[in-house]
Amino acid sequence: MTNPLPSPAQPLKIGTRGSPLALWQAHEVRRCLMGAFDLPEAAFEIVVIKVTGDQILDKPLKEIGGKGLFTREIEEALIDGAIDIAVHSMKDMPTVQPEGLVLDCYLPREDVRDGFVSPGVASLADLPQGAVVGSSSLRRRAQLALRRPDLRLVEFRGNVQTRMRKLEEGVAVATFLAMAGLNRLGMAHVARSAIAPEEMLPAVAQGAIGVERRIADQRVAGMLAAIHDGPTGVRLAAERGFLARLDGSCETPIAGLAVIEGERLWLRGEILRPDGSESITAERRGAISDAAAMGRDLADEVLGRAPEGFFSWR
Ligand SMILES: NCc1[nH]cc(CCC(=O)O)c1CC(=O)O
Repeated sequence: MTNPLPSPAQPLKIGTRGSPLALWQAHEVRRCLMGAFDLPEAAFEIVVIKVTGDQILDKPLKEIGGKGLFTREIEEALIDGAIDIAVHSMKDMPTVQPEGLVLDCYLPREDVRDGFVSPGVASLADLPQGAVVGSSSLRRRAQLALRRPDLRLVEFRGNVQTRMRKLEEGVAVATFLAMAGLNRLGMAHVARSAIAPEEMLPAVAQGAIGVERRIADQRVAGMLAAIHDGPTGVRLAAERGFLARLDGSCETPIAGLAVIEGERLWLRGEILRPDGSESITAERRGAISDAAAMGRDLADEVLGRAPEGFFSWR
């Protein structure tokens, strides 16, 4: 007996965090599945799950600590069967999933760049000497400290509205947000400019939405195969191969970006000391079919070039 498609009587449960961006992403996955299988909206139920990372807003994430701060509760719900799929920002996802789960379905990737957000300053290059900028991202902080040691960095967390309010209050003159999230929420206008990857290499998997499932759930596997974007899969295989070999997560100062050039893949990677005193960059081009190995090889290269003690997090 083949499993039936979901229906209003037996909807497919889509698990997500409750932030505006996470909800948008869950609705986008629903739209894709509705389109692929000609199903009504009621064939899907969006289940909001509270996660630890969203409840502690007053501390930098690296102090709360632990991988999967934004995902643990969602993955537990998936394992327990309380939900059938889980929607994530791939940038926030560890490279290894819990036993029994797999994360191999990606929607077409959005803009990968970081946005420069400031009420008064047009671009990163226009920041005056000694300006105060807000960011809690270890990667962005290290990249900024490396290029602009004159800047003063302050911790900055919260959703777009919270950050905009802090900027208006003068807590900082500028902050940084992924263009992907701003575009999805219809808030691209808050970014004064998008920062070229040459200036600030984005986080691994930035701009990509992933859908996680139970390995054993063949019905869901078939459904997700219909909405998976192959090129995004290739790019993330390279970037996440790089991250995996470095034993990194979204809380380590690591950047990586792969782009497809015809039949070839171009991968760039960067690792930094958290204080921005040093950075190691490397790149390579290779066959699309070698994406994951290319990522691992690039990681081995930067690891080989890193002096003793570079990896404070390892
Ligand atoms: N770590 C938080 C996070 N995870 C994904 C995004 C943005 C959307 C994306 O990159 O897909 C953000 C916020 C940000 O960096 O501005």
